[in-house]
Amino acid sequence: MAGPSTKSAAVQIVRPPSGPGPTSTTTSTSTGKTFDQAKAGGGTKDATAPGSEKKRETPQRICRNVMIYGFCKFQDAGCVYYHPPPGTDPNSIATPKSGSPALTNAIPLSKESKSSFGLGAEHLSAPVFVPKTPIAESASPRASTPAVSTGAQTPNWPPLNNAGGILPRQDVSINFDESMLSLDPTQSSGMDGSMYMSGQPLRQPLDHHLYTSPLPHVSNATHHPLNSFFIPDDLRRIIQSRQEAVYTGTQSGSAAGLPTELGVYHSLIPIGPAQGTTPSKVYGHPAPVYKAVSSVDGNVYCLRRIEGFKLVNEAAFGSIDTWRRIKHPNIVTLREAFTTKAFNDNSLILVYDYHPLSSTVWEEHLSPAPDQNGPNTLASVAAAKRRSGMPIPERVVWSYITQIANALKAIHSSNLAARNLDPSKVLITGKNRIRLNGCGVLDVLAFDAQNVVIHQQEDLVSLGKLIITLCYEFFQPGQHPAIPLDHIGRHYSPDLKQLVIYLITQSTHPKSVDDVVKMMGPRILNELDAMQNYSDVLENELSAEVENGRIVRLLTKLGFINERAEFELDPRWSDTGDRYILKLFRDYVFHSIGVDGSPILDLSHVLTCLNKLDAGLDERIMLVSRDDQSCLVVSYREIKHCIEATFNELRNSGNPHRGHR
Ligand SMILES: Nc1ncnc2c1ncn2[C@@H]1O[C@H](COP(=O)(O)OP(=O)(O)OP(=O)(O)O)[C@@H](O)[C@H]1O
Repeated sequence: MAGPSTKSAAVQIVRPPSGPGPTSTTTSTSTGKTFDQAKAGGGTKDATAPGSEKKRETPQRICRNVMIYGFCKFQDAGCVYYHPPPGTDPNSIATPKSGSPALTNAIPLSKESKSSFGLGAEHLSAPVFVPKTPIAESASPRASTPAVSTGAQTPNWPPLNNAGGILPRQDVSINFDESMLSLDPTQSSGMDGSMYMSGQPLRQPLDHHLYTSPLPHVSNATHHPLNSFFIPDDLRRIIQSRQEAVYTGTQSGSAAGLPTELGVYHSLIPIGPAQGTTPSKVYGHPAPVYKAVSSVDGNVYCLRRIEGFKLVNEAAFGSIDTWRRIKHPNIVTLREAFTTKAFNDNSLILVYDYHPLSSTVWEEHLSPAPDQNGPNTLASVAAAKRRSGMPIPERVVWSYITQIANALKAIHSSNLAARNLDPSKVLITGKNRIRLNGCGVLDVLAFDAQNVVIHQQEDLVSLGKLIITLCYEFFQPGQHPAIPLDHIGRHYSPDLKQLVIYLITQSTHPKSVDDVVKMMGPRILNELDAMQNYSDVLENELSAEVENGRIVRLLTKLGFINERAEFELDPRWSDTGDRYILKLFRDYVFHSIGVDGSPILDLSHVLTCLNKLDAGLDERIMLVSRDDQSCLVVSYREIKHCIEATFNELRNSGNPHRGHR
């Protein structure tokens, strides 16, 4: 319910002795008693702890105090002094320096203070301190950049090689990491592994959400480009350009001359070079390719149209079901096939998965010249490569062979044959990542269910010819293989030559793809290595991004709460109670300013704070009101609790029966 009291957060707020500004609250979670109420805007008379008002007025020369780590920090006429809290032997405590870890871990909380997340109400009578000093001294998030930042004062953090490990919880001592408050680009911003380190042993049970990958080891966004926080440029560019390519052109419907709708597909756009009515080298019919959007699932598919095909035997579609069931990483998946007259002729349509910005082995390695009319794909780059006269490296050839053999194994095992193993029907969908394309077309076009075994043998011969084509670019269909084999023997390994000879030579015994796999031997392991390495790289990138969703959820909740104009008829709802803490926290994270008054736009600071908040660390931070009149020392755990409680309040508004989560 809306109300002015900070009912849940265990905070120590030291209020100014008099005058306007936010009033202060000290709430003990152990007792649940509220001595004072935090109210933003000032001017509201607050109920204070009995007797505390009088005591607070005593040290007139010192304005305010902030109690952290069990130290009182005094400022008088611009000088800052430290002294231990009452009852502590001053000699037993070394004078802490700004930013020193000794300060951080110097004095564990007493039992009493631990139970209440900090200091008790009796500390309200402590002298008052004005946090006018720079951040490193005052630890104020809204103070200016620390004036002192020397190597000697840099905390001696544990080695970074442990970064990304488990976040130790810090519930034994107050662990206020001053370096985290530093907004000076020259200082550590805590984006290194230090934010996870407290020199304490690991605790059980483990919190799985704390197993985040190492945060970017950058100190400040002004020194490092923002994109260094995110996935590498190359990878991002590839993914983004693919995503863009998927729907490019489909917004304006089908291209001119193409049907508006074709069954459940619409927005047909031709892909690949303009083909006109030129028959396909492989199919003997014109076989243009379109991308189209399915109105069933909204996805984009690749439609291959075989022009001028009239189905005479329905059994020709028999193998389509088997092809549809084959889901293989090296085969372009066939979704469905049908005939249509929508193009004003008899056409056969086969629907495949669409792989944006893909190319073919022909375009990549064998195309004689760049296709000026084609779209801006890998083909133009490929043609340039080819013109440079570079032979295809052997490892690439083996990679292709391995993947094709893998695809053939799956196809032959399903009692099918590829039948179109041609460089133009081997799709390159990524770096050295290939997929057999156009599968099933010839099963319908040249229906011949009786001779699958023969077609499988032909597949192996086609593979041999494909390898020759890749290794010897002047190979012509029908040419005697002696010269190409000689070329391969001179430029590639004997293993490769042996394999080609096996594939293209006629044999009395039927050949099998299993024999091909055996002949490849350890080369397959190279491919396995490459795939796993790549998978590691991607997984690494994914692990760095995986927590983004948590941060967005957190920001969304804060957005729902911060600056809400009114809730349950209370126009000051978002400025009072727990919401006031969240408001100050928002200021702490986003609205810090530098010495010159310019806004500090330190992404590492924001990410650090939000990650700590999400993890609910016991680490404490000091929140300062906008008029610098009051301070709250509050832990991330308490702030997190405030967010959850307040968000639940919003969710359950007007629905008393709705359960809290
Ligand atoms: N499933 C698919 N996803 C994305 N692009 C594809 C897909 N299938 C084919 N393409 C693209 O369509 C273009 C044309 O492919 P196609 O198989 O027709 O090659 P082609 O060289 O024109 O062969 P053909 O001589 O048989 O017509 C190629 O650039 C290819 O990258």
